[in-house]
Amino acid sequence: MTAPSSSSDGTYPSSDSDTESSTTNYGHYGYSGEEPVYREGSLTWAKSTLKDEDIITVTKDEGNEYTIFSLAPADPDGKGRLYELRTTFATLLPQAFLDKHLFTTLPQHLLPPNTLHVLISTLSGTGLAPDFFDEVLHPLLKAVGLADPSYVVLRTKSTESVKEFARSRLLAGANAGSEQTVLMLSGDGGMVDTINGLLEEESRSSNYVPPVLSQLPLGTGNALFHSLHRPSPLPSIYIQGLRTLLHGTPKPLPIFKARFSPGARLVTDEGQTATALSNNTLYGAVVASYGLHATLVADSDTTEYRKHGDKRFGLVAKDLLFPEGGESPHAYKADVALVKSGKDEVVGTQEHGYVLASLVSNLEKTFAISPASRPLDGQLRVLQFGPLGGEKTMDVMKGAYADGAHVEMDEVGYDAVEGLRINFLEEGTEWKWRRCCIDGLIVGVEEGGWMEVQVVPRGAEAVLVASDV
Ligand SMILES: Nc1ncnc2c1ncn2[C@@H]1O[C@H](COP(=O)(O)OP(=O)(O)OP(=O)(O)O)[C@@H](O)[C@H]1O
Repeated sequence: MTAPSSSSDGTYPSSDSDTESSTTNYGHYGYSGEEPVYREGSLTWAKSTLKDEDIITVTKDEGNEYTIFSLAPADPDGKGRLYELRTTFATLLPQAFLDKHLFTTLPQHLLPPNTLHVLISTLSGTGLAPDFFDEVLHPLLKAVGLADPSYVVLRTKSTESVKEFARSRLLAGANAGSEQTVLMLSGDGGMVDTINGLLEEESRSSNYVPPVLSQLPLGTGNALFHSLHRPSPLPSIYIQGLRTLLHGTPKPLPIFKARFSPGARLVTDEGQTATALSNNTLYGAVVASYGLHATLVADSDTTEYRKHGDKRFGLVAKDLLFPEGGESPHAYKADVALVKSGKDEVVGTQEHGYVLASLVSNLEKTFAISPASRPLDGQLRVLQFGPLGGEKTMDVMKGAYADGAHVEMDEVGYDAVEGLRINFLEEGTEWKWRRCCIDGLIVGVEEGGWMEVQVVPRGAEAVLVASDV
């Protein structure tokens, strides 16, 4: 009998490629007596081991040959390669291993009559999405029966690409009652652009069928993905995303509506471009914020800072919390009200450090800003605190990194709400201290302007999201 096959000495060969990813083919196992053993979550044969946590799936071809698709174990230092597809061939595998990993059938939303799109956000995160498609997703789709003609690939060319796709092709299909699924190789930005493209014209027909989005987390923060998969026992977000793609179930994605005063503008292009918002409205699925968080996201969204991945937030935070000359961080001036049981509950100060309404638990994998939030619970929660000074603000942030311990701190307000209203009191024509963040998008508000956030009622969601819960 033959078992899995790998390189001749049975160990993982190292690649001499200097790119961050590559595909490694392990060839064939050819010797008898090499039957693999599956014990305590590891498949072991000869000198090689494959851990459950590194396996995407196992396919079986017509000749009864198995192919194990895995990613190379995550680099513990977080340096070097982030992913590397490995294929291992076998003719005999332990039943317990097959019970756990054998691919049987595609979920309904990846089968006809669904129209299938693959959206590659070329500049998301540190720019890995195109390579991830070529080296990991493309071969995997083929192996599970989705050959090239089964789907249409869209590669973004500008900041407008995702929105244009959503407001034209995707919306037309949804309004015509077509079932559509989009594999999103993007971060939160791709998701929020899709939602806004679908909703901005408010032209949903009575036949509207919400498209299904299945996210492969290739952005910087990937807040939505981490929150949907919290807690995930898998070390690799790529394995997690691929398994959800193959086995997940579509569920309505809760969203909020943020309305702004008429002078508000979407600020893009490192602050160089200001565009009016359609109906003065943006939709989001993650956060609406004002204060430190919004300023941090805005100031770190430059080509230069993006090279640092999620470290970019920390780099800018230092400058904002400990300004040159030893000054205190900015105190953001606004009237803030939380909407509870239909009534406004005014926050008793007009100076703020941080005001953030969230539909999700995590803004990054380990940054649990709203620890009470559960995947897809649809509950908006507001976290807010005053201008605490650099050191104290750092303590609060550290609490968020310590599983959300910050919500127990006396200085921090944390409430389940129906909505949030902010009337900006900052003076001056520049909107530097009147910027808001909606899922990573930045909105500058005019002097005397306002923002109002409320949850979109259940049943009116724009999209479904593939989920493993
Ligand atoms: N080819 C392109 N040219 C210009 N802008 C692009 C291009 N492709 C993508 N973008 C923009 O880059 C941004 C990437 O957003 P995305 O959310 O996918 O990644 P991210 O911001 O790194 O991650 P996250 O939002 O999870 O922190 C989006 O605003 C998108 O419109």
